[in-house]
Amino acid sequence: MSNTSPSALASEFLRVLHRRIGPLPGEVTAVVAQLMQATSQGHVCLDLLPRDDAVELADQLLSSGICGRAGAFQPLILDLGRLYLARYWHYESQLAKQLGQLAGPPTTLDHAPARAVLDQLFTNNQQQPDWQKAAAAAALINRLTVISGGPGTGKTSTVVNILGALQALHDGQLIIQLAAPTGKAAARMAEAIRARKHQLPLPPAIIDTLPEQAQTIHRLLGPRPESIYFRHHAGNPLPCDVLVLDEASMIDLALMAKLVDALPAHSRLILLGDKDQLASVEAGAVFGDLCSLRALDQTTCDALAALAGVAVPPSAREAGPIGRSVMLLTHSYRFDGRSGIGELARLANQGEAVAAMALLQGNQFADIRWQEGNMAQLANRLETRIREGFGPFWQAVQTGQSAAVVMAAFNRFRLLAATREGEAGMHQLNRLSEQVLRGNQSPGWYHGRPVMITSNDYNLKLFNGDVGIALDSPQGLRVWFEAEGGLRSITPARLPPHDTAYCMTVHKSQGSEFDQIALVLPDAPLPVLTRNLIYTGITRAKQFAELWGIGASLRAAIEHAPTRTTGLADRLGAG
Ligand SMILES: Nc1ncnc2c1ncn2[C@@H]1O[C@H](COP(=O)(O)OP(=O)(O)OP(=O)(O)O)[C@@H](O)[C@H]1O
Repeated sequence: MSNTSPSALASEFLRVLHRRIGPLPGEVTAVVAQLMQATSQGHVCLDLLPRDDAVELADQLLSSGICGRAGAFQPLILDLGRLYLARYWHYESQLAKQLGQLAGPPTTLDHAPARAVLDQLFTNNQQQPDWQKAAAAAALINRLTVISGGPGTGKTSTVVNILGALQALHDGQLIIQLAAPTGKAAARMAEAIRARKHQLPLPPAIIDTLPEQAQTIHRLLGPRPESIYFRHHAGNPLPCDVLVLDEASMIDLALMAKLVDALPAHSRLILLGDKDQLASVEAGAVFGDLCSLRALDQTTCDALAALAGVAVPPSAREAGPIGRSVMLLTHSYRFDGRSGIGELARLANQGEAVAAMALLQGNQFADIRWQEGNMAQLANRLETRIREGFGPFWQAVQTGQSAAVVMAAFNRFRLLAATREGEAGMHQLNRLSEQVLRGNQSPGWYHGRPVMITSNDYNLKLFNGDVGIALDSPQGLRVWFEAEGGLRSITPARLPPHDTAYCMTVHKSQGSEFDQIALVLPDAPLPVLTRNLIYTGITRAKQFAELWGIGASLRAAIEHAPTRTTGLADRLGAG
């Protein structure tokens, strides 16, 4: 979202319209301001249907000279009872059309070898039904596959098997591209695939064709300087037979539309993500919208049974082409029944605020902890926790360990905040961490300073969300970043915009995991405190998750589950 406030954007937009066509009726001006406000909060459009004055308002909009029906060349579009900025209407309708085509008729598949390779790859799943194998079968049958699952449900393992199966069935000839919204998420996916592919029971010649690199979506599409357009689009499609997108819940409408537009007509698309995580920062909720359509019909269940030998039940509701492409993985291999993190995440996700609170206060799990109090009450304890949590990292920094050792130590613990500003915000917690670790030494650059990049720099190949650590060297301070297959360093002066990174917002933590996290909640129940934020924060921890704050804030957050207004599910459901 832009840094300009929604009201400033709305006034600017209205001023331009006013200059173009003269004064607008008061109702139209008011609804445009509401639309601007809504899009700044991540909604794609404004739903007019529930309003009492929906019919009159639609008439006023359509006769105002600034709003047209679907496809009109106007700044605003009224379609399916929703009001859109033309740009978003265009992205949404184009994406719906192209996803509809992707989800169209199944591919031609030679069943016997497909069955054989699936049996070879999925041998040891104890879960019944084996949704991983069913998801893989769906990915062999369809060109669009959407796989959603929480942490440790086997999304990555399943996709490696899928890629192995596809290459085995195509003699290793497929061009596979791997991408993710952030550099960190791309690096994690590539690392997981590198680690797993050699364990596949497939001939080495096939395994060798599985990719070892993943890139950010921006880099895949080929950014053009000073332009919102990319090098790859429908007129210049990506060289790609299979595209796998990880952390797909973070991808906003505009970027997803551009990405799908750049796919060649024959290509497969596999989206991986966790539908319960926070939606994208920019407008849209594409992954969530797709998952909301999930429904398997009898024909699909029969096809999955025939191909994978997996008996999955048909859904009670009617299944459309998209719904048949959505597979949910529900069993976490990381967080089993004995895991407090898994249980807390489940309760938060289901909106069970009271039970989640009781679980945290009950101390029955060693991997979750609740630190109750307002910021003033928590200050001393938080300082102790910071000293302890970053202890191994700071020790590694001060004893002059290598960048790799320091980086690994840093990834063991992270503070998470709901907001950037405020007493429990990211900046304040970073200041506190620096004070705890360094005393009153002057701020700025220093040996051991961790930073997170906040905007993409294509020349330096540094991307929004990349984390680096400054370390002294004979040439002065260098900031070390993880890079494909190793580490690289850059002088601080060359870095694109960045923040100190002892603490990051939950939004920015998506796509990353840490051994331990401490999520600090603000005292006031702000609108950004939502169920998805709590769930996303908790599930960044692999071993230990700790929540700090007042009970009322946590309960309010778990009960607050706002949805985004978009027309995508309706368009796709109707298709
Ligand atoms: N069917 C299975 N049987 C046993 N272990 C499994 C199975 N599937 C996955 N695992 C194990 O569970 C762990 C998590 O799997 P994986 O990394 O594929 O999950 P994920 O959903 O991609 O997780 P995340 O994205 O949160 O890292 C791995 O150690 C993996 O080996």
